[in-house]
Amino acid sequence: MPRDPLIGLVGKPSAGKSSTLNSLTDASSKVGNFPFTTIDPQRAIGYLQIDCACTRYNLTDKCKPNYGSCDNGRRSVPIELLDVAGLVPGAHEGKGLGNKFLDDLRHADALIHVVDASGTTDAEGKVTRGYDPSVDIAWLRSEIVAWIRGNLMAKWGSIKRRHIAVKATAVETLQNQFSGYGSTSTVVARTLDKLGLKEPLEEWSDETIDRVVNAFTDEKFPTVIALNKIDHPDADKNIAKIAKQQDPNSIVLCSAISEIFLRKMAKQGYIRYTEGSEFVDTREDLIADGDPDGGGLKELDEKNRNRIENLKDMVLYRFGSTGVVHVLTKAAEILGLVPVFPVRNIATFGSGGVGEGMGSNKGVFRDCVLVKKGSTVGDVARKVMGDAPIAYIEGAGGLRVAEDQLVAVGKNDILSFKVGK
Ligand SMILES: Nc1nc2c(ncn2[C@@H]2O[C@H](COP(=O)(O)OP(=O)(O)OP(=O)(O)O)[C@@H](O)[C@H]2O)c(=O)[nH]1
Repeated sequence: MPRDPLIGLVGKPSAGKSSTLNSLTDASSKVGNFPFTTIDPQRAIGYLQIDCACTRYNLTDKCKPNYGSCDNGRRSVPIELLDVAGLVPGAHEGKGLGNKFLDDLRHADALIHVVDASGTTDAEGKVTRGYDPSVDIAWLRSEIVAWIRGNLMAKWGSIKRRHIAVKATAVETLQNQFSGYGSTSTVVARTLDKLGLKEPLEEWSDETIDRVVNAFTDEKFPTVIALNKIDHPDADKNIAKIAKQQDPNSIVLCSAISEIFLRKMAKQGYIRYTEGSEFVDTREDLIADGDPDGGGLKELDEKNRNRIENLKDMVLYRFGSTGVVHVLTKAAEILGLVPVFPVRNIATFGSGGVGEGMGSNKGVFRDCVLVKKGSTVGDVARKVMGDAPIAYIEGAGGLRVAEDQLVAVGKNDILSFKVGK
């Protein structure tokens, strides 16, 4: 059965990993339970914001997610996050908690690399000033590559001999070696396709193996670079430098402590704040807007009022948000996650039986699952229904859809599975 996607957070000590994780997981959208059964201490639940299917049918007021929430069509879907701690340079040689870190990483489908863009912590996370954070991006990647390459090279001689003896394809031989990283034959095949190598595997040079490992790392661990601490005055020049070196599409700017602070102030009734947005209202703002009651918000003291004004100028107005919510959106984007809405009743989008009408107060679009791009209707069926025998599958409009059809946003993404032989 296809697994749920898992996103790993990595970063050197003090880069802001815990703060980012906290701000992603401590969402007010955390409603009810979450659907994951294997929760270990390193795993946390984040909330991915997506456009909900309810908006397409003007059913926003009836939308009632079983997990997460839906606020006027902005749906927060729970997604599992993995805290990969203890990474320092030299991890692949076992430095720090190196081997354990790399071992944990295997389960992740994509990574969020939290980088301290302020340059106020060195490679090991100790306080400093003027450190060049672009170095962190390079060494984190090289740790992963060195770890995979090391494991492969340790057995290369016997891998080659077996490859020749059993007349395997390069995909088969490599998949044998890479399955431990949670790889699939598709991932390995894509890696080799991109490289278009001419030589047979037994003739690969060290340089070719290096290219294979690098390309595999890109395929298996697509990475979002979260440039954190953008509220810090030293961050600007570092961001400019990194933006020139990295694919701009992989970078998100963020300030985890700003997000944590805003959510805390909102929870305590001092401000009105929509998570992930640039809008913050204080009591004074609302009074100025003509609400004599100031939205019922509490009065801010001078220190917090200044802090919020600062945060608006340094973060929200300059960058459009604290960026934290966007970090997760970006990870979902590079993974190509597609939200699919399984419903029991394709006519009403409800979860009840056939008799349940449109006006039912049980709500619509109660479930939403995230699947990887390239998934078929059949993949979703197995994920949602397990081994239950499926008689046929209906899509929006009540038409039958075949199991081999691909799912995409707006296409085959509302499905009803009919059980039976
Ligand atoms: N200025 C600023 N400081 C931040 C931000 N995010 C985190 N910090 C600070 O950076 C320090 C480290 O943050 P953590 O979240 O504990 O970092 P970590 O990467 O989890 O560190 P380890 O637990 O050691 O792995 C703390 O003092 C945070 O307050 C931010 O957005 N801006």
